[in-house]
Amino acid sequence: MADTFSTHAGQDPTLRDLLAARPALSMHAIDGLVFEDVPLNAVADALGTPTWVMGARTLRGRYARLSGAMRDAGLDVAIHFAVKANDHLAVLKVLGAQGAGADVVSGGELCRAMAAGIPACEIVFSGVGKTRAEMELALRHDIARINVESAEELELLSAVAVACGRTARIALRVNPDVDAGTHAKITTGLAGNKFGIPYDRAADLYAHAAVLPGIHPAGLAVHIGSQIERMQPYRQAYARVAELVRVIRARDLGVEVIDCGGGLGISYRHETEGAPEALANAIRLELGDLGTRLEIEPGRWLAGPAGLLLSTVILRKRGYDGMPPFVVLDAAMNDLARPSLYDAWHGIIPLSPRDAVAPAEQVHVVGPVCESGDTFGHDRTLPHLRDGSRVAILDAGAYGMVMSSTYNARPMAAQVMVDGSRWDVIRARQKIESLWEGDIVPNTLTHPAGGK
Ligand SMILES: Cc1ncc(COP(=O)(O)O)c(C=O)c1O
Ligand SMILES: N[C@@H](CCCC[NH3+])C(=O)O
Repeated sequence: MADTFSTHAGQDPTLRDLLAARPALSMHAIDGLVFEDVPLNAVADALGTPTWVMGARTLRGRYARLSGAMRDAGLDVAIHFAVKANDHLAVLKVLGAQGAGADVVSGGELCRAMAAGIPACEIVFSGVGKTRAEMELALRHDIARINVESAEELELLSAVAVACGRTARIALRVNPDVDAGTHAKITTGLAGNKFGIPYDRAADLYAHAAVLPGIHPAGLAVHIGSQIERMQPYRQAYARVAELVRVIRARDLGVEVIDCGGGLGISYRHETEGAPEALANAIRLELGDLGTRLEIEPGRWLAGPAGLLLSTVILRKRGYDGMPPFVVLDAAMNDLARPSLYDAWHGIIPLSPRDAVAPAEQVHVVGPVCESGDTFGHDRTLPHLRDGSRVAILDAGAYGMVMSSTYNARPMAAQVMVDGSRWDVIRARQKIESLWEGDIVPNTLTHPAGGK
């Protein structure tokens, strides 16, 4: 694993390196940092910070590169965007218009995908713990498929399908026991992980599925983890799936579809971005001659580099003598949780051209939340930032806003979508009063016994 998740190892890429690797971003002498064709200071002037920004043109470009790579490899691969990475309707609309279907992991995501206009026949439902209600929802809407992750879930789904008078098209998600070489918290294909069906039991379970009422076994699915940088784990996992297809077919059972999962990594720091061409090649080599429909479910690769988080320095705080100062931002772990959850490294770039050329210094970049883990970077080498300086925290389009919370009673940040030179607010900043809108104070507390 490279150093995505380490805030300590190696030298930070320079501002110039960060910009060179991100064609959608550029630094202009007057406008400062520009995303697509929108000066980010204009967004921050209008809405304040913290504010999320998604780039529609960038999303389209990434989708086109991914689908082009599959086509160029001679593959007809359906792309189902992993909605968990970014579930905003505008993001789903942009990708849906390019032809993306959806991979969902809850009834909520299923409804979001449909609300964004993604047809049910392009939606696949994955996840280790679907409730009866979620199964019913999926069956009633006749979605493309449910990926089943255990024998227990298969029995439950059969009962629910029979009760609804429907047939569930399913794939069995196998756990191939392959190390994806990623962070322990986001690896999903190892024997000890909760995901998927143990490989050795999958063929028998497939045969069982074929005789269960209300179930049509349509194929197999595999997803070994997220932020995967090397192709070798994919090759290993796909080779195991191909072997399973042969075993199942030898039992005279049909396998119509293989869901190859997501997981392709991006470059946050020094990593080499996962190349769609290499993934296409891995799929072609291992699964290309089985005559099945092929699908992938990327999230991070499509959305990650298409988003960023704008923030302002509240103040600089001097630390102990001889230690770096703290740069306290108005964004925090409740907005972007990845650094505190996984020690993830995100590039930080000043918005102002003047700040961008200030002398470099070592700082700790932190948020105002009451946790020492509320840190965007330890010992970061950044141009000197002043009180009131604005920054963009990069590559935050996947697993960013979707993972935010209102911890410390911090309202959810505003969201904007840029598209070339135009920009629109796609979610207003949450109003403070709405933080307690759902709270119900029992009457007895409002009118204590004996009171009025
Ligand atoms: C079943 C499944 N599919 C797709 C994804 C998307 O992963 P990524 O965003 O790494 O492409 C995930 C998340 O790891 C997942 O659990
Ligand atoms: N939330 C993780 C990715 C989880 C992938 C979902 N299975 C991250 O930010 O890196």
